[in-house]
Amino acid sequence: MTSAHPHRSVLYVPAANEKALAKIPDLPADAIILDLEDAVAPDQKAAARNSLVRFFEKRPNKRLIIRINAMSTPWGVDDLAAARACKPDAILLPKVDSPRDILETDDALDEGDAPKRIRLWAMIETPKAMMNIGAIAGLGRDRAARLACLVAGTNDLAKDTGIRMTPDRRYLMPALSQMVMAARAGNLTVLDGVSNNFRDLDAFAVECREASNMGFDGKTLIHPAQIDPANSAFAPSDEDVAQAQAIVDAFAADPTQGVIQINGRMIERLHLAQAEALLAARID
Ligand SMILES: CC(C)(COP(=O)(O)OP(=O)(O)OC[C@H]1O[C@@H](n2cnc3c(N)ncnc32)[C@H](O)[C@@H]1OP(=O)(O)O)[C@@H](O)C(=O)NCCC(=O)NCCSC(=O)C[C@H](O)C(=O)O
Ligand SMILES: [Mg+2]
Repeated sequence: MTSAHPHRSVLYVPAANEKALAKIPDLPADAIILDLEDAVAPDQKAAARNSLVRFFEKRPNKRLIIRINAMSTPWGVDDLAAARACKPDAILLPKVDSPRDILETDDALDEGDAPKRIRLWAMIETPKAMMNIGAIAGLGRDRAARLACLVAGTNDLAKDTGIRMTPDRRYLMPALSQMVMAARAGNLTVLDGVSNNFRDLDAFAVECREASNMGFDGKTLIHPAQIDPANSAFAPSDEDVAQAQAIVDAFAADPTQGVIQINGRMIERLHLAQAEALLAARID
């Protein structure tokens, strides 16, 4: 993981839903995405934007991300202006096709007085984004750019490609793995897409563990009931922690070694670095 903050559970909350907005301060999600895009009907866009601005006037102590509508839509420009004024932790851009989409928004933010601390997150959910994924993620290596996170948009990706969303997600896997690879190359956080079937929490827990095994930092969520299973699945298990501690202890006992064995397994110093990172990222 590249960010200092955990991103195990990142919940979408429709900005038009006042009742859902009111729940945010009490939700144990690592971050919240306030959505102006797909969760808001076209004739509700302006009202949702206004309610978002009111929400930020009494900002809760949470990591908050605003998903705006694409700049090519009738709402994009007004959304970006409102989001900039709200000063969220990040602005999430939907339907990103290429690095240009991100750089243009970065420039537009710079035109105002928005400090660089407002980061940009990018939805990866179009076939063009998949073709340009290396170049998009490469922006994460540019310290002057704001890009911090890639977010899988599996519903749009399925819609635009014809990939069938089966319960085991087997046909989506190649695209999801590409996102993880690109994010790591670009030093970015990367989040798995949502599970639409929010009532089946057993299936959800399996999907979270799979995403964790694939290398994702966390999962985007649509319902509060998904928060606890995601927090558990993306936290290291007791066994992971014990193994990591054993590696750290073994090298501490003999710091001159380059390679050792623990219980019949070869352990190199690269595993020490991995173990130290795991222990440092633990949330008690
Ligand atoms: C899916 C939902 C419409 C279901 O809502 P509802 O029918 O109200 O469910 P419940 O009765 O079980 O809700 C129980 C209470 O919890 C509150 N609630 C529900 N969802 C949220 C939420 N996301 N945040 C906060 N609070 C929430 C309800 O208000 C109930 O409260 P109460 O009545 O007081 O008990 C709904 O869950 C929902 O709208 N979810 C978010 C949908 C969304 O944001 N979609 C857009 C993002 S997904 C996407 O676009 C991904 C990507 O772009 C892609 O392409 O894949
Ligand atoms: Mg989408």
